[in-house]
Amino acid sequence: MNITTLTARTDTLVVTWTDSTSTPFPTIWLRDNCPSGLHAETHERLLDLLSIDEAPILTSAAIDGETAVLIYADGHISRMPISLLNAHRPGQSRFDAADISAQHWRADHGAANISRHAAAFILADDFALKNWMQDTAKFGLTIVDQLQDRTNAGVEIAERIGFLRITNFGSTFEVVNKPDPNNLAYTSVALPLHTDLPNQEVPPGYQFLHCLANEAVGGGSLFADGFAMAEDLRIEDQEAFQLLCDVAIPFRFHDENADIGVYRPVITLGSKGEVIEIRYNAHLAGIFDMPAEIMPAYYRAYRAFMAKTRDPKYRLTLKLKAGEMVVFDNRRVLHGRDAFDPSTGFRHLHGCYVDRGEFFSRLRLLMHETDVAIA
Ligand SMILES: C[N+](C)(C)CCCC[C@H](N)C(=O)O
Ligand SMILES: O=C(O)CCC(=O)C(=O)O
Repeated sequence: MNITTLTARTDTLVVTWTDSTSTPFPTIWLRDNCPSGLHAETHERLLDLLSIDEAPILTSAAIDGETAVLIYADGHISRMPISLLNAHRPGQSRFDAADISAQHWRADHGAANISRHAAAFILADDFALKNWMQDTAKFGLTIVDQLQDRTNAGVEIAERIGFLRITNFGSTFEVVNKPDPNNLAYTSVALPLHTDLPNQEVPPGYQFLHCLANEAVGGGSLFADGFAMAEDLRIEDQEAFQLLCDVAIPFRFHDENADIGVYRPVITLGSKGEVIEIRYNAHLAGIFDMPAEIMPAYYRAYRAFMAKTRDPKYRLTLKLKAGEMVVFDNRRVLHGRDAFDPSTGFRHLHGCYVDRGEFFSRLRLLMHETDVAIA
């Protein structure tokens, strides 16, 4: 959008746009973001904010082509691109190409409707990669299929996105029934719906579980959208929802090599009050130690969330086949599996994680790339 007039007030520039709306820009912000304060190559800010006045005095403002020329009482002259002013109007949330809002789902979505993407296309083509990543960001759960029958085939897909997240379980891990397990995942018992590693300061973002074999009786997978469960709880039981947001509980994992724990709430909200993270793992929740006065109410709230994880209304079930990989936002979608009988056949999943930051960085770059390609 273009500018019709600029009005210089002492400590504010008022911009009137061609749609006749107007936006005030405080002069401290204009000076803080003056392009002359940035390093030419890295675009990092070199300006020392404390070196300027807290309310720089603007003496004149004029439009020169695509820039606003601003002159200050201390002699500074700024050339502010109009596009910069337009893109960063105060009070208006920043346009983010990769800001995909979560589309919540429940059992009625149907496991057959989980979006599927073929591995070969994701590997070969950036458009296919972008489409798959957009679906994964929106639903928090997709399936990549037709993977090659190689242990690393799933990891290669994850690496199309970015760096793997290394944890105490390694950069990749084998979900198989093993002797001396340090984790229930490495047994054949049922795993009720959970998120992985809530005991980490930042739990891993996207999880990739590539199925190499699933021959045993049992071993079906379950998934539920934690955001949908939390949003329903917010409506049905506001007090429980609030306690799950407010009270940090202990999560801890320890074995011979690690002892990793944090206090965090089950539900974390974003700056607009929306649910942005679920931490829920009944096996890793530590010993609750909130004050006794709130403990009964907290247990009631925790059990209300737990009951949702058991409610078929939220659950999608499927049995992974060799060559399929589930990809899900581990900070949103809970996953679990049915028990299996290892004497009836081999079951092997190969897994890894990629954090949300890496994921959205890649998605933004892909969106710029394809914007340019279309234009
Ligand atoms: C998938 N992998 C086996 C690596 C980790 C499994 C983590 C699940 C476990 N209950 C926890 O949160 O520690
Ligand atoms: O075995 C599975 O299907 C899932 C394993 C799991 O839940 C985990 O590794 O956290």
